[in-house]
Amino acid sequence: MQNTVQVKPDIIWVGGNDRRVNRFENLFPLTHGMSYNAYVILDEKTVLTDTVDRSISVLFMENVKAALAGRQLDYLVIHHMEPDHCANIEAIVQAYPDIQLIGNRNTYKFLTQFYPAFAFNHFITVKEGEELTIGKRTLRFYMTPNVHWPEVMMSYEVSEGLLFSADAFGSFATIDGNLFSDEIYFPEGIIDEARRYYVNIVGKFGSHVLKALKKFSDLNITTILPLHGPIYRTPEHIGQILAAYQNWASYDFDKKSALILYASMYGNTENAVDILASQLAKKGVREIKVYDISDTDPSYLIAEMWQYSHLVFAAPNYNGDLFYKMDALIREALRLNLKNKKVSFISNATWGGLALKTMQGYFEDDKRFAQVGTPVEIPSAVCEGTVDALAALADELSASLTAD
Ligand SMILES: Cc1cc2nc3c(=O)[nH]c(=O)nc-3n(C[C@H](O)[C@H](O)[C@H](O)COP(=O)(O)O)c2cc1C
Repeated sequence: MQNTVQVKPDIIWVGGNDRRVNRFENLFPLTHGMSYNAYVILDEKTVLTDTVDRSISVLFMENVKAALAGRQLDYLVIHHMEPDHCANIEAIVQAYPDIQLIGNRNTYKFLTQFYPAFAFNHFITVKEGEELTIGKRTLRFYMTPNVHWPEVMMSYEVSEGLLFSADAFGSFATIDGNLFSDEIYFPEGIIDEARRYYVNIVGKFGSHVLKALKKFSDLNITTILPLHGPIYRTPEHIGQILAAYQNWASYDFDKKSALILYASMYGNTENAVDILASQLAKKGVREIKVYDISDTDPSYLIAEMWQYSHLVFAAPNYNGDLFYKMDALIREALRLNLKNKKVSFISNATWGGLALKTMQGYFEDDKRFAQVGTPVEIPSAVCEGTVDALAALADELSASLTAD
């Protein structure tokens, strides 16, 4: 049975939720499912903006039909060709054969690559700034490549200032009845999942996000309609989510404190980081966070890294080199373009190896990172000398936290 939500008198949410999916992109754990948003606009012409993931195809087709209430569908605007949004394009074209598809050159290329057997006869290619008038409403198209795929574009509805923002401003988690950010606890209720979504999926492309934000700075945006998560329609929440994006895309921190990320097989490295955390707390450092990286999915850890000004990496030697989960975590964070951080290191060696050198190697000769303090090397277990070395590191960290 259909389940639609009125966004405006003439705009209807035709999306849905998947609570059975455990991981988004088969990669990122979902603790509260995922929503897929799509919208029908009823004007002199009718428009569908994007489709949804195949997991909710049946509901989606019912929703579109219900929203149209017997009318035909004139246009499908394809903002993003990722399968979680384009999986039902064929079904839509089959159900509404006179429909015209709207996208850019890359949209068309990807469309024919994903669906090689299907003939898309009515495809309109649009460019930056072109408009489509559908009655009293007009959609203006903005090309926003690499936010986060090359074909991504957004539509700005001119008369009321509605931004159909593709994956930008999206979030993990389902829509539980409340479709609008002002109907949930915002930002507390969603911001952590919005950040984890941004950092892991869009985070690499900060410069492209900043370009898109610059384009929108002159627009009067009254509503943001993303492809996942809540719709933003109050000036306060729009301001907050735009500011959050500006911050995340600029690789700025919002917590001036230490995030301590450790790996430990037998508890000795863990013992050292707990001592360091206590020493830092004694020196007045607040909001310190310590994570066992073997126990927490990297998507959460990398989203945390985005937030903190100072990162401490602590890991043992393992078969002559860095404990591989730490190695993988650092590499993935750097691939996502993590930068502008102060970094410190702790390693653990029983007979020796490259763990410390490898960790440091990822950050040295890179102006986007600065090392704080002398690295601490634990000789298997924490000894008096280690406690002193940790105290010296705590001194340098707290000095750096107060100085910068
Ligand atoms: C499979 C395995 C490989 C290890 N390889 C090294 C190594 O290459 N060099 C070294 O100094 N210690 C090595 N160790 C010993 C660890 O350094 C030591 O067990 C660990 O660092 C103690 O810290 P933890 O209690 O935090 O795990 C290895 C330990 C294991 C279990």
